[in-house]
Amino acid sequence: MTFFGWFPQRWKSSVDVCLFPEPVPLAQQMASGLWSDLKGQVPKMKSTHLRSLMQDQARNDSMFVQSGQMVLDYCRQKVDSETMSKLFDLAEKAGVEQRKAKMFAGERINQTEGRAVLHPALRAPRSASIALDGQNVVPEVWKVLDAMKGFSDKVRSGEWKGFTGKALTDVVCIGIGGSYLGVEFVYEALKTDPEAAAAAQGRKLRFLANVDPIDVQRALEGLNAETTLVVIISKTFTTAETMLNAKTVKAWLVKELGSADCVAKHVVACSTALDKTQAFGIDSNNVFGFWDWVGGRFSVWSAVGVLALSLQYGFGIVNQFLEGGHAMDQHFQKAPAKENLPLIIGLLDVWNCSMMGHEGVAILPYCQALVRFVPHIQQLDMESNGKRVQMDGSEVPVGTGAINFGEPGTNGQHSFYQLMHQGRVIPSHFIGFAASQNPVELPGEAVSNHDELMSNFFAQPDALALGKTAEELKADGIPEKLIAHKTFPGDRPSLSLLLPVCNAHWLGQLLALYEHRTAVQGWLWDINSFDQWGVELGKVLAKEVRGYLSQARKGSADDSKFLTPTKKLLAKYLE
Ligand SMILES: O=P(O)(O)OC[C@H]1O[C@H](O)[C@H](O)[C@@H](O)[C@@H]1O
Repeated sequence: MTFFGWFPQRWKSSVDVCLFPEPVPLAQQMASGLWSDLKGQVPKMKSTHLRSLMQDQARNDSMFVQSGQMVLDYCRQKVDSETMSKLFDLAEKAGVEQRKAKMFAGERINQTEGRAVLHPALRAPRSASIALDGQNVVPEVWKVLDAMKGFSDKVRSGEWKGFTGKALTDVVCIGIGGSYLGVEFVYEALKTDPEAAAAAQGRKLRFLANVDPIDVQRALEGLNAETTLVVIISKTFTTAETMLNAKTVKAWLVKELGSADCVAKHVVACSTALDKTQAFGIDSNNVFGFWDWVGGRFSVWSAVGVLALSLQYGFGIVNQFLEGGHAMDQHFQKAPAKENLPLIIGLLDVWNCSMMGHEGVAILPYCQALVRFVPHIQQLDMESNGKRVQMDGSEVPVGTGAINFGEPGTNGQHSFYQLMHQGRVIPSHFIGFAASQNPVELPGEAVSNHDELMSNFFAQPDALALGKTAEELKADGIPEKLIAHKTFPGDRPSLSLLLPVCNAHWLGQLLALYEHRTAVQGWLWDINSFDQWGVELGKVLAKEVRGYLSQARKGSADDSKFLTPTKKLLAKYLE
């Protein structure tokens, strides 16, 4: 079956895409009263406590959605059926279906960079057909996947040897942002998965991202150059941090191994800029490519993630991750709106951010393996949706881009949950798994260790939603002077996602779910979620400072282009 085998025939080409009505630009939506209609829901929802909303069992049932073995429960959101129906209307008017179809059809929806957004093609089965400018990109994708399988098999089996003839057991990945965060998230998440852990026996994977030289020391600590493979990961192969770190580690290899010829055996690259990898001295046979239609923050499914993860865990496990991502793509495309998890979560996040005025969203995985999930989602969501103008350049008339933050539970409960319970209202995503990667059951304990963890996963959303009233505290015999301090207002929205187990397949599903949630939000706001011009200005100014420091370290330099406070601080630094 082709990738589009299940896909409605009418969405198959960009011409057919035109069968959908054009999405209505946000400003027009505002004028047409759709958002104000939704805004009209706000006073009602603000004045109705979740305690009341949750008394309606039919409402709660309608907000318990299942996709295969993944469950989304959003009855603890400050919405009723009328609000939800207006949100689904909004999705329709904003053209979410049409924009989604354009993305999957390879249209250049990243308009400011003139690029398609085809990361789903990276996880499509070999037999799929996804066209960009009339060319099926899937065979190209699988050509690189096959090459990475071949290379990682050789390294893992010891057939590929280092400069001194030893097998390469350790890998250092050098990359930053999208060329780092997703890879580290998946690496960490699989480290304790039994199948992946067995496959990684005797191997090490390290990351070097920060240009801070301390990170070099940490990444190389205890490594032997003779057994170390360096993977330089950079889409553009121009990122200042990555280039300097790559040169630093190359110098370490050459020093340790005594010859510049070691590079051919110890350095490989993942990039779209093959001319630049060659200029760096990397043999083009050791470069694994990808394409400009893969955004950095969506690139873990490409060579960016697949190579390093295959070296550590073997290609078979990484393929399960790809298949999980593809399963979520299918769900996102096929499932009706009311059962469509990325759509619902995107709508709820927009409702909370743009209508209810909550500026943050807490992402709370009850799974220590997801320790690097939130940093990855921060880049994915905040770099995508931290935008101030719409596609046509006009200012977005509503608040966009929430501050995504979080920590695994239960650690976060002993840290910032105080603020969530009695301080600010922060809509939250609770993420849990039915089974643990490491089941532990102690004789004499009331529950298994995983059930202990999950008791908190189930309790916290109710504590946030229901709170505890002064009357209840009085009935518990709490002294009068403590009642105010111990009162929990409740009425704090959350949603809960329950998955079977944290393995490669479900990690793929979870990450693709969050990618599509991000896209849905951007489509509702009519912003471009796929560019990132906001990261440029700081880079340009850093270049000026770099030039100044270089001169200043040699003697004197002209600081006249800097602000007076900046000059003062620079002078102090150079003292
Ligand atoms: O992969 P690279 O070209 O080295 O880019 C690494 C990162 O740096 C950029 O500044 C962007 O903010 C990120 O989206 C990107 O992932």
